[in-house]
Parts: sequence; structure tokens; C-alpha cells
Amino acid sequence: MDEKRYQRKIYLEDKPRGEAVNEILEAASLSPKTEFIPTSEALGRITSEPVFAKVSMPHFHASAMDGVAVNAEDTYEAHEQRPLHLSKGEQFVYVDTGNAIPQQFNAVIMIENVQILDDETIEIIEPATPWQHIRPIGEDIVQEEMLFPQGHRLRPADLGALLAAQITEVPVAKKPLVTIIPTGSELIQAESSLTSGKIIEFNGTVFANYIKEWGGEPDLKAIVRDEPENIKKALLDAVEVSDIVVINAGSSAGSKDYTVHIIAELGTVFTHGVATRPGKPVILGQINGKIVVGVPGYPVSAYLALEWFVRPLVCQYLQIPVPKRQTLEVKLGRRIVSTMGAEDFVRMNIGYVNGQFIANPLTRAAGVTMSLVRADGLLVVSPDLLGYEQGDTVEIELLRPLEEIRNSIVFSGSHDLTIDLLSSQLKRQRNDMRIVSSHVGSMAGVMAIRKGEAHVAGIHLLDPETKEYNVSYVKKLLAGQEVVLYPFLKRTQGWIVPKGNPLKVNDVAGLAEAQAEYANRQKGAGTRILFDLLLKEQRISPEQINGYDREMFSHLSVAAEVKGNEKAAGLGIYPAAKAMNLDFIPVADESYDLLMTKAFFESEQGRWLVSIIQSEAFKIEVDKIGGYAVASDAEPIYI
Ligand SMILES: Nc1nc2c(c(=O)[nH]1)N[C@H]1C(S)=C(S)[C@@H](COP(=O)(O)OP(=O)(O)OC[C@H]3O[C@@H](n4cnc5c(N)ncnc54)[C@H](O)[C@@H]3O)O[C@H]1N2
Ligand code: MOO
Repeated sequence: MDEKRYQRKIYLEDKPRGEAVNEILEAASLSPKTEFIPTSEALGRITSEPVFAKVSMPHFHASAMDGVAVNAEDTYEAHEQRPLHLSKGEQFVYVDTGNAIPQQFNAVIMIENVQILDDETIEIIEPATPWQHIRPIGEDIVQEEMLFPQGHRLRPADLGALLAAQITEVPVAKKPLVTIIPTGSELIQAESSLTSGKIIEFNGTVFANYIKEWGGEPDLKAIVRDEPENIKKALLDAVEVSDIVVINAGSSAGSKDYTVHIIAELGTVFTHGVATRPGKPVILGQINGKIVVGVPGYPVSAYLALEWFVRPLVCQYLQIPVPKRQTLEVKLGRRIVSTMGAEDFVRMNIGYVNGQFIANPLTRAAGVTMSLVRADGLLVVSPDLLGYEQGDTVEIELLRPLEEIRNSIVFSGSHDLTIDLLSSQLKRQRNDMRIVSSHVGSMAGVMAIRKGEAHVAGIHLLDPETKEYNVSYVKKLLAGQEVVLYPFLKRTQGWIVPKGNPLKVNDVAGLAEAQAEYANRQKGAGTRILFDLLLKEQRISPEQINGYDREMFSHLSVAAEVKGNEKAAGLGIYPAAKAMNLDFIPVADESYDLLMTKAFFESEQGRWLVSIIQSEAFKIEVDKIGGYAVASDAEPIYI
């Protein structure tokens, strides 16, 4: 393979996103092609031309009520004091709702207002007005009337109107065919077995489904290895048949990032690098008249780039405007730093606490797929800003329905596996509520309650003086605030070590002596406070601990670090060790309590939370994990 021809490209442009998208829209000038499809299958499709009714609805004068059809003139004499008799056939006929009205009649009297005297005769006491209770021809739809203009997205009721007007086949815009080419020699299908360095290909499926959602027809190709000839062939095959081509990864400055050179060789490159973070290394080009969008490999960058560049192309093809997201004004719980000169897209969590929406940034790392799963909204920081201060009011694009956000219980503080159980039990009882948790550590959890950014915080803070948990911290840090400490769990902290405890770790002294590779927790985490106390008690300095500066953010991450490394050790809770099939040496029993504002504790959501904690079903689930005792009949401590 002639790989030398494709030199690394180190410097990327920083083109404004709007400029980059306009360029490709102009070059593409995609226009819709019409196809006729059965009306019953046209849900969500876009009409490609105006649609006119073939027949009227109703196409005959139809009775709107069950009753009798009459000629209004025959009934004018009827009066309460002078009941009028009408004879069947000549002066009236019985009709049901929807029946055609015989030619000689022009009104319907409801059956309730008719006195049946015998088989042939009825009596009425009120005259009928012409056309009463009759749906005249075309009341609903008039033949030749325009039902829909072009560019209308068909909804279920629209399909009904089309069929009623006898349109059984509807002209819609053909879906643009979008070919998706995942590239990368490290990629494997999810079904294959994983070895180090291999990554499961999943961006392709994400793309295919967004494209479907946006109205396109995706064609997800097999993984293409990082070899110029393979990439070239995949691109040439794709532009032959598709309307738009998406090629994933190989967009940056890596030694195997050939895509940009290949597009340049086969056609034109308009853009390599846009002024956005993440998503910078986008490639926009054209081969044989077809637009090729090279989206970065990292999943978050990939999704954003797809939305910025592929969605407008799909919409251009369908001739519909690019839909805008609903926005929400929120208060920022944390400061947000942004790059000058580039648009920043920050994934955000939003909570509705104390009557206001508070938003906090999720991780900014472009490789974290779960940040897209968890995000409630997207904050777009414009290129001329350096960011926002904590407490600023900003507008956020919503990625989730507002109702869902409003009903979320915002959970902060320390991580514990039982919070996930609590969350699923709550969802079982109240499918309109959910727990959103961020694992920031006990101390940050207390602060989140103090600043009104969370409803509940899980905390386990050992007071080195009193050897008591939580109470002294809350009293000191939340003085003057009305809060409740709800005794939740007793759990055991201990050494998490490889099976068989090869380094024979039993205490901090042993840990230091064996020079174990220690996986520490972040500052402010309850486990970290415990560890520092153990060091102090045994007069061991942090410098003696190998790995003291490596901070993990949860018990499970500590266990994951220990797994597969015979020299590693960590401090954490029993279930984390069990989950990763590691050994556990108990060190201390601790109280993991729930800190809440009094207002939340007494709210409907707060009462639900407590009722789930006290439920038998929850206790059974917790017992299944092992290593916990749920505090039963707990009395909340008002502070
Ligand atoms: N020296 C520099 N390095 C990088 C730069 C840079 O400017 N200078 N940019 C970084 C940024 S920002 C991004 S974004 C990535 C873009 O990388 P590529 O588009 O070249 O993609 P890869 O390196 O091949 O992959 C990145 C990452 O994503 C995974 N990946 C790729 N395809 C898929 C897929 N279909 N499904 C799931 N995951 C996928 C891939 O395995 C890598 O882990 O470059 C930075 N580096
Ligand atoms: O631009 Mo990359 O897309 O930041 O992660």
C-alpha cells in the first residue's frame, strides 16, 4: 500500500461552523425526487407536491343523527299545542347516522324528538329547519381542495384525511440514501470477542438511527480497515449510489488518518477542521458531485458533527427546515470555561431544585458516550465568550422533555450501588419520576445541598475526633439551613485486592511496605477521608503510598483498577469487590446517610423516596448484593 503518499496532516483549520455548512449546502444543491407510496405506510413522510382531494367527504348528503329524514316545509305547522302527524315513505323515512338522505328530503329530526304512533305514523311537536342534522356534501373535504401543500410531514390524522379523499397512494419525497462507512483497523463488531486495543463499532448504528429519525435512508457498511486502497474503494462505491456519504474516524492527525487526502485526491475538500469543541476535526468534501462528510471518531464529536452537517443535507433533500430544539433558561451551578474563537458544546444535567432549574456540566471528554445518554441539555457557548460564571442565567437546548427534567430527583454526593436499586424501584412505583445521580463525593454532595443544586446527597463522612459519621459535618457546613439527615445504610469498607491477596495487604502499613499500586479516591470522598485517617493513625505519610495521587471517582472504578493487576489495591465497599470477583478485607463499618433539605424531605417526591427505602422489595434487592444493612424504621435527624 502506498501509505507514504498520505502524509500526516498536523494543522487543522478553525472554520466557523455556519460557513462550513453553507458551503456544502450550496455545493450539494440536493433536491427531492418523488415516489408514490401506499397512504397507509406514509406516516412521517414528507409530501413532495401539493395533494388534492379526489372525492368529497361526505360525497352525498348524510344524516348526522339517528332519526327521521323529512322535508322541512312539511313540518312548519308543528307546535306543542298542535302536534303534527307525518306518514312513512311519503313524509318521512327512518335514517341512521351516516345514511344517505333520499333526494326528496332536506332535514333530519332526532329520534328523541319523535313520537312513534304506529308502524306508519309519527308525531312531532316542533318544526325542522332546512338542513338541520345533515352533513352536506363536502362538509369535511371538498373534491379538488388542496389537502396538503408540499413539504408537509404526514401524521396519523393526515393519513385518515388522505384515505377519506380516496387518495390511496401519496407522492412523497424519496428518502435520501446516506451511506455510512465506519473506518478503523481497531474496530470490531459487538459480537466479536474483545482483546486489548480493539474497540466495538457502535457509531455506525448511532448514525443509522439518527438518519432514520431525520427522514433519511441509512446504509451502514461493514468496517473498513485503515488502508488507503480500502477507504478509496469504499468511498467510490458509496458516491456511485448514495445521495450523501458519511465516513467515520480517521479525520484527525493520526498516522493512519488518510481520509482527507483520499477525498482531496478523488474530489474536493472544502473544510478540514471547524471552530467547535468538541468536533473540530471534521472533513467536508465532494466526490463525483456527492457530499462526503468525514466525522471524527470520538462518539460525542461524531454525533454532534452528524447533526451539524448531515442533518441539514437531509433536510435540504426533503425541502424542510432544520428543526430547532426547545430551549430552557437555567442557572449555572458551576463555572464553565470555554475556548475563545471556537463554539463550545457542553453536555449538561438539569435539576429542578427549590423552584428553579439548575444546570451543571457533565464531562467534557468527547469519548464518553454515557455523557450523551445522561445529558438533559446542551449549552452552546459562542466563540466570542470565554465561558460563564457560576450563577449566570443561560439558555440551554433541551435533549429531554421538560416534564421529565422537572420530575427528576437530583442525587448528589457519594457513589453507592444501592442508589441504582433505589432508582429502579422508584421507577417501578412511579414511572413519571426518576433519580439522576452524579457521583461527586460526600463533601461535594453536602455543598450541593448547601447551594440548592441537589435534592438528596449520599454521604459517609467520618469525624476523626468523635469517630461519628456525618452529623458534625452537616452541623458545621449547613448551619442555619433546615436539613434532614436520613439514616440509610450501614456498610463495610475494606481493602479491595486481587483474588488470594497476593501482596498480603491488611492495613496501610502493609500497603506501604509491599509498595502496592494503590487506587485512591478523589479529595472529599468519604473513602478518601477514611484512608487519610488510617494513614494518620498509623503514622504513614501519603508519599509512602504508591499511587496516592491517582484518584478514582467511584468504588467500581477502584475495583476495575484492581482487577487484572496483581500488584494493585484499593479501599472501598464490599459489593464493588464482589462485582469484580476480587477479595475483600474488612476495615471499618460506616454509616451512609441521605442528606436532604427539609422542604424536599416533606415534598411528594421526598415521601416517595422514603417509602421506597422502607419497602420490603427494596430491602430484598439490597440483601441480594450483600455487605449492607438497610436501617429499618429509621428516624430522620432534623438539623
Ligand atoms: N495530535 C492530535 N490528536 C488528536 C487531535 C488533534 O487535533 N491532534 N484531535 C483529537 C480529536 S478532537 C478527536 S475528535 C479525535 C478524532 O479522531 P479521528 O477522527 O481521527 O478518529 P480515530 O482516531 O480513528 O478515533 C478516535 C476514537 O474513536 C473511536 N472510534 C472510531 N470509530 C468508531 C466507531 N465507529 N464506533 C465507536 N468508536 C469509534 C476510536 O476507536 C478511537 O478511540 O482525534 C483526537 N486526536
Ligand atoms: O474535537 Mo474532538 O471532537 O474535541 O473531541
